Amino acid sequence: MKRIAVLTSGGDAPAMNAAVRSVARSAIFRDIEVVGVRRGYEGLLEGDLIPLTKSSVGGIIHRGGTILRTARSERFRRPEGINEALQQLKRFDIDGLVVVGGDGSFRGAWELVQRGFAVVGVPATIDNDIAGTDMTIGFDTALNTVLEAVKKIRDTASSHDRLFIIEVMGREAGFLALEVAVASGAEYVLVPERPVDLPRLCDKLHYARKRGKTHSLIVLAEGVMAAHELAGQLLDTGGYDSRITVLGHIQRGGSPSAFDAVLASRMGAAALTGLVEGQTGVMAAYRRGGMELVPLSLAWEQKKELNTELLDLVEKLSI
Ligand SMILES: Nc1ncnc2c1ncn2[C@@H]1O[C@H](COP(=O)(O)OP(=O)(O)OP(=O)(O)O)[C@@H](O)[C@H]1O
Ligand SMILES: O=P(O)(O)OC[C@H]1O[C@](O)(CO)[C@@H](O)[C@@H]1O
Ligand SMILES: [Mg+2]
Repeated sequence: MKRIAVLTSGGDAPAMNAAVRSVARSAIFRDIEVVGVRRGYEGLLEGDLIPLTKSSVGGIIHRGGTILRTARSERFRRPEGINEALQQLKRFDIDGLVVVGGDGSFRGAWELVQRGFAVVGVPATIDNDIAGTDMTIGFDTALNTVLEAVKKIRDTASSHDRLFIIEVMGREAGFLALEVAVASGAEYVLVPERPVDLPRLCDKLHYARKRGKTHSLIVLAEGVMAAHELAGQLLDTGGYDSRITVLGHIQRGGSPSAFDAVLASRMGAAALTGLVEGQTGVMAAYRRGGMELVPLSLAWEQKKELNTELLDLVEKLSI
């Protein structure tokens, strides 16, 4: 391989920059040229490519967001778009591509793989919703960001004896919600992987109040319903008045945690090694503390299971 490209796609995630740096420096270490594609598949379609050098990826490991920028590209979803992207890769003499992104980005990557182009993925999303890897880049940082917010909400909730609903991101998955519920000592967590039992939730709130609990936190994964809907249902079903906080995009920003910066550095290097050694259609995965290359297709063929032990723990520890 003489020249490879790297792009970031889908929602940005903390430590995407650390991954880009790792891919670029690992390539340069092997005397392979590297270019960065700006704005994901959209930039690829437009031929928006920039050379990456040892120094141009310097000073970025600690920065949030992605210096390459990112996008969700509608054009790339269509066969004409994918063929146009292949033409661009050819035009710029690219021999292989590293895609840093989430499950959607990997589906897109698979379209290129099926047409004979070499692609290796680096799983990066705050949702942690990719099967095959225990962790995705950005999840740990987002978890800590959310935890900081929840701790602050607890201060005001306890001062005012209030019930709070905190809506966190995660799309159709409850990983972020569940882990933050455990870490913050929240009383309740609602995740898309479990059906909502509103009467039971109201019962629990009732008995908690009877036991003298004056404030409560409900962590709500966005994939269940919107916080204002839950607030309405709690009022209608149990007469409970609540305050809501929707944390929103603050969850995606910020400097990566040490864990994420290390994970991204390892994954970027593993992806580059895989690509150089002729691997394609795989992603760098973190499994039981080690790096492995696993099929990209796991991202959409398998559903990543939520740790039910953690669900039980929230229940047990919030007595
Ligand atoms: N089935 C598909 N075929 C071709 N391209 C796809 C497909 N699914 C997604 N993509 C491309 O990947 C881009 C990113 O996908 P998506 O918006 O789902 O984000 P993601 O990579 O899953 O990241 P995150 O969920 O963390 O935001 C899409 O905008 C689209 O360009
Ligand atoms: O930034 P956008 O396009 O509104 O996307 C928000 C979505 O992206 C994520 O932040 C990452 O996938 C989800 O948790 C959230 O639902
Ligand atoms: Mg996704």
